[in-house]
Amino acid sequence: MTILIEQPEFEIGVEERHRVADGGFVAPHINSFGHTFRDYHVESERQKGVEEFYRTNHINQTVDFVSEEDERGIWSIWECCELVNEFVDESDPDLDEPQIQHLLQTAEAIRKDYPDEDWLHLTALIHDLGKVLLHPAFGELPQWAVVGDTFPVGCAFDESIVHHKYFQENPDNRNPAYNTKYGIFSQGCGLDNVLISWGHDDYMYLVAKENKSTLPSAGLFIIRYHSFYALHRCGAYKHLMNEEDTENLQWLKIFK
Ligand SMILES: O[C@H]1[C@H](O)[C@@H](O)[C@H](O)[C@@H](O)[C@H]1O
Ligand SMILES: [Fe+2]
Ligand SMILES: [Fe+2]
Repeated sequence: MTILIEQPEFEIGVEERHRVADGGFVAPHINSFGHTFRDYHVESERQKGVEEFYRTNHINQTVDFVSEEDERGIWSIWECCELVNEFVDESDPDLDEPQIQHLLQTAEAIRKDYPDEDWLHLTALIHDLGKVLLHPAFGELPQWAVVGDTFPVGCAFDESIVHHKYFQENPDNRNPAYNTKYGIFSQGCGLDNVLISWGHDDYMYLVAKENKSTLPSAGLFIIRYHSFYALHRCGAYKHLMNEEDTENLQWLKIFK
């Protein structure tokens, strides 16, 4: 979810104008670089970096890599907000600002739209905190292993995934056990049983789960799959979902 603060120079509709006057946030139609959101093909210096990001991301996210263990420590939520603030997300074509603004704005925007769903406000605040993996205190993982859109590994890479062509160099793409529609999974097996490319989503989900978070299943689902655009934006991989996934997907669509 990408939400920026009020930007008066943008043209806004009546409803949005009302919300701004009300002291709320408004989501502009163009990003900080003057382009429409999530446009991965516009020519710009920023795009070159984003494309290079996805080249390394798509080559290195393999079943072996995703199955590696990680280490843990104890940090407060706010300390983590401050840690992620040090980084610029190389995969994001829309934002080149530190993360803390993004977290607070996302939480505030969703609070305005869903004032009674307090779990959703918290979910929004922490949804990207897994980006702490970029920090030396959390292993200093490279950007390709932390950010960017996520996708299943262990079955065919769907064409709707951004910069899909770079999967040609991913060794799993040539592995007959991994390159079919179902690969190592089965019809309706549930996303919980699907290996997803490693990154900030799955990490933050694991931290919440292992610490016995009381967030509802939909909150955990949002954290875990918010970067899975092929699913929630393009409808790919639905054949792997079970009933609970279908219910939770409705909340994820609201969030995005
Ligand atoms: O570039 C962005 C960024 O890394 C976000 O945090 C992630 O959730 C999005 O899926 C991705 O497109
Ligand atoms: Fe985000
Ligand atoms: Fe994210």
